[in-house]
Amino acid sequence: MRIKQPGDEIQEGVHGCEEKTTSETKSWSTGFLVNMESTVAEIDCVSIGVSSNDIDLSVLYPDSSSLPIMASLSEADDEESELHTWKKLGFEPTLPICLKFEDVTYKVPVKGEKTPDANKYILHGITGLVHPGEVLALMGPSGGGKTTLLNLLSGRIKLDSGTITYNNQPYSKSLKWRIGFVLQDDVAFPHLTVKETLTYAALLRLPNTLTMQQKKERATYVISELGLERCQNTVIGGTFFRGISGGERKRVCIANEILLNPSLLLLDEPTSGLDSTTALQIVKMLRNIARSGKTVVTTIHQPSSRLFSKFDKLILLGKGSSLYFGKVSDAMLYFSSMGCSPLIAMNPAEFLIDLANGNIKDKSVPSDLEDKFFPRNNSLDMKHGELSQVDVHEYLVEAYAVKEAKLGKTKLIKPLLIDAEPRMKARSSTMEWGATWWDQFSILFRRGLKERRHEYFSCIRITQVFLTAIVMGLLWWRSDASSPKGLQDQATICYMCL
Ligand SMILES: Nc1ncnc2c1ncn2[C@@H]1O[C@H](COP(=O)(O)OP(=O)(O)OP(=O)(O)O)[C@@H](O)[C@H]1O
Repeated sequence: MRIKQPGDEIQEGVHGCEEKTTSETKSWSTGFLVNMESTVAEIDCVSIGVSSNDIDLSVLYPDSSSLPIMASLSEADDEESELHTWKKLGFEPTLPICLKFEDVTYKVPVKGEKTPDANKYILHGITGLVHPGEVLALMGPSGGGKTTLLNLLSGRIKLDSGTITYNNQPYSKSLKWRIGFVLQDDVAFPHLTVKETLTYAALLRLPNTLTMQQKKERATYVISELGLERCQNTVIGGTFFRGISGGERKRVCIANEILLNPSLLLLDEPTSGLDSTTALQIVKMLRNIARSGKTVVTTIHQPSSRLFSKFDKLILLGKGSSLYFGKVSDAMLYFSSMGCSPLIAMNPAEFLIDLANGNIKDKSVPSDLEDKFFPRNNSLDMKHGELSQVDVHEYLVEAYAVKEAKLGKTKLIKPLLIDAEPRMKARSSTMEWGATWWDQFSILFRRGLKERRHEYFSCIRITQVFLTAIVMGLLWWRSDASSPKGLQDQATICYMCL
């Protein structure tokens, strides 16, 4: 681990990235609370052999007001019983992951075009940084590249240029189980109850170092932490029959990942299709998860203003380009400083998405944008009418690039100074993940039976089987096995039965 380098200058994002934690943190307790100090100390001991007292935590979080995790941790430290639960359930301490990405570019070949240069750029030089304890929102219009960026951050797809680092290390296999990914449309078995879903997931995915009982306890624990107790015995539900609500379903998907106690949680539109109150609950829950020492990155579509303010950092994407990265609370300031402000009362998120779409209706336009595209003698209305979305987009991309360049971009951003590689390697080599072959077989068999019990044991199905058996029995009644033809006949019935 690098501790403090003389002259190390730590800067947070383009616009600074810290925010003080609220008391809300308290609700997210026990198992997920990470003892950051001890974690750091452990890392330290592994790599350089000094005691935790030697570590200057201000190096990790230069601004002491930005120690959300620490604040909640000191509270947690007092609660011995909670720590006991944490140990009992086998929650290993989370390794804090500082995610940094710089100039991330991703392109795909255009179908039908033979020339090697015929590529469609999906992301152009996206830069960002998110620390443990923070929630980063990726916002922008549909097709802006949010899911693609999330996929790149999770290591699911390879980037074309740029860098993505996790505690200053590139992606490696040992990181795989530290990253939880909640898909937009996660698949769940419709006939299983919430409890069954999470228990089977725990039995299958948790390491064999935990006992069966510990795995079950962890599933129960996650159910209670995510407020799913009320619906734990309700089936998930599917297209043709009702089960749990949409918000509960999203929470089950999140719980599925949380079971593994990931350090980095990535979520693709966890609030889509939910009403604003339920969406707010989900985001508050994500915030609490983050405050427990995890790094959370989520895409978001049309957040309400209350929900929008719950995020710590924001990346605004428009057509694959970054239009803003920094603190959520600074986003409006940034745009108003360049002359872009709403002319009517507007939800800030709506305003930002409009801008990312190049829509300047009911917004003031920067004077240099007007000057750039229109001669001075044109009327303002005329200008607004003629200013194309492409012009606005190009202007905003350029303005952001200039701003970034002025601030020295993220060359000046120094993520958490943790050389976590030795610890990551040590952990991944000592941990045996997943169940044994036989366990997997028996768990999947039981899960399959439970999921399909309605099909297998339905009246129609049972009647159908009985009728078929009777018909076949009558057809082959007293068939003669003494002749080759009779034997052939009997072979046919064996085949039919199979
Ligand atoms: N493999 C691919 N091949 C071709 N085009 C792709 C590929 N992956 C993504 N795209 C395109 O890249 C753009 C960004 O896609 P992405 O799914 O990242 O957008 P998004 O911001 O998540 O959109 P939404 O909010 O609607 O989910 C889209 O225009 C999409 O069609």
